[in-house]
Amino acid sequence: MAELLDDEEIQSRLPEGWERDGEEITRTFEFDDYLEGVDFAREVGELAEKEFHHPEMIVGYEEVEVRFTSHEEGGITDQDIEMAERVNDEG
Ligand SMILES: C[C@H](O)[C@H](O)[C@H]1CNC2=NC(N)=NC(=O)C2=N1
Repeated sequence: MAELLDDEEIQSRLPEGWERDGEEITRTFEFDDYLEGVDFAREVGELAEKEFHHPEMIVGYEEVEVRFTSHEEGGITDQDIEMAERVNDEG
């Protein structure tokens, strides 16, 4: 089980474009068209399956909101931060 990060650690380690929302970190990615967002969500899903750490995603028109939290630990851990960094590389 990953360790829960404290408020200071979370704030200092948020990857570019991500923000904290309670016990989650979130970023909304913008796209030129709807299906580009759908493809992005698929790529994130494949990464999540590989790492076995899954975000919630809302696929909107030309945007995808991605949210990470560590359900088993009940908060934000290293895994969430590391996955957000990896998702930034996909975006
Ligand atoms: C049983 C539990 O759902 C699994 O161990 C994995 C699956 N993917 C997961 N994803 C996320 N975000 N948090 C988890 O705690 C988690 N647990």
